[in-house]
Amino acid sequence: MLTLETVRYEQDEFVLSADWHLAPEARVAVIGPSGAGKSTLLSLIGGFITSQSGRLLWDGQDITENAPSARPVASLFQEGNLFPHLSVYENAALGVNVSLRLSAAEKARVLGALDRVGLAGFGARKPAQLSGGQASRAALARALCQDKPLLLLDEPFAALGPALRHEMLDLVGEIAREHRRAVLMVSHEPRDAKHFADAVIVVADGVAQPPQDTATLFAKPPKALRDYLGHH
Ligand SMILES: Nc1ncnc2c1ncn2[C@@H]1O[C@H](COP(=O)(O)OP(=O)(O)OP(=O)(O)O)[C@@H](O)[C@H]1O
Repeated sequence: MLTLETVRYEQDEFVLSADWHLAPEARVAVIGPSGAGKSTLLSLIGGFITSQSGRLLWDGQDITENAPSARPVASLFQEGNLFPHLSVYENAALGVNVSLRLSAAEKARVLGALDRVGLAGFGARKPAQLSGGQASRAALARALCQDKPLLLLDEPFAALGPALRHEMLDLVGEIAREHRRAVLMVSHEPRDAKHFADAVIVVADGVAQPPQDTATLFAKPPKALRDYLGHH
């Protein structure tokens, strides 16, 4: 379980604070106005930036100073970050071992992940030979190969149309359930948040609020959320 304990991050005028924990295996959407700090929150958890004060804990263990690779976290960004010169198989295999020297069991894990995301038989292709949806699936396969209990998604499917995006969110949800992983997903689409998440973190006015039950929150939105929804 992830805990953010009186975390406060500042850069120039920008402030973001957070003080809450995620339930195990939670599926949480992160929503809020542009520039409010949604990506910053994920970067803090992923270890790409460090807060000035507070602590991050995983199952009670302090991970505040851990490098990204030493955190229980796999990240998936909008661009998917596929390497164009590597095959789909190699891109996914990077999630297991960046040296790409894999044991037989690890190779089987990569093929299993490609199969699970619907890319069996696509391993030899280069990213340029994939559709947008297939590229998203390849990036998801890599995140799956990382075998970490918390998956951070920063609008990974924003470039896809609504139908494909829903399909990918459903796939992420199914995979998260099968592998008992928690998911934290930044979304600009309140509909996606409702579709996907059992809890929502509203980021606004310098605060990442504690996760709140999705249905309850949308039934009676607080002001920060009403303001945000007013623009959608
Ligand atoms: N690399 C950076 N260097 C300096 N400031 C940054 C950088 N990235 C973001 N910021 C600033 O940090 C603040 C939070 O940005 P962040 O990207 O976390 O917001 P966001 O809620 O994810 O926004 P959006 O919905 O537009 O993606 C903003 O004021 C932004 O201008």
